[in-house]
Amino acid sequence: MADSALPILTVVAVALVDADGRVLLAQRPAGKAMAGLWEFPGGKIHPGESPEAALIRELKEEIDIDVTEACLAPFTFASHRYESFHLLMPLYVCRRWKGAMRPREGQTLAWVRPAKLGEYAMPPADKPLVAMLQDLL
Ligand SMILES: Nc1nc2c([nH]c(=O)n2[C@@H]2O[C@H](COP(=O)(O)OP(=O)(O)OP(=O)(O)O)[C@@H](O)[C@H]2O)c(=O)[nH]1
Ligand SMILES: [Mg+2]
Repeated sequence: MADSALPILTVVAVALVDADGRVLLAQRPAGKAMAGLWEFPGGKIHPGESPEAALIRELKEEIDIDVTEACLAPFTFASHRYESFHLLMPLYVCRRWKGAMRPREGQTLAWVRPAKLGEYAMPPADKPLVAMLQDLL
């Protein structure tokens, strides 16, 4: 079967970077696909939503922070074939947000130095993103 037979799933994600240059990773909770793996916060775009609006909504839903579109800098993207879909995942970088961050979906959060990102098990789609972030930061 040709790769093109797979549906494309667009997921928006963000590397939140704190004042010390550390990156936020969230560990997917038990019960979700790829539970236990560390990922960038984000999620699927709903019909009619812009990528930025989807990310702003997901950040509120998942970690209770408020982000504005102006603070979302497009950085790179992942394109990865999973078994049942092809993931297309724009990755933004964001250094400014408002509100007290807290996990709202049972995730564990970790602030990770770029050099240590490799120590966290991440979905296969994320591997190239880590190298690019390490170059940036
Ligand atoms: N958020 C996020 N999703 C990722 C990353 N890498 C990666 O392969 N994915 C995949 O993207 C897909 C959708 O992400 P998601 O589960 O966060 O979607 P969501 O927040 O809308 O969750 P929901 O479906 O439970 O409502 C999953 O199959 C997930 O494994 C990543 O770094 N961050
Ligand atoms: Mg999500």
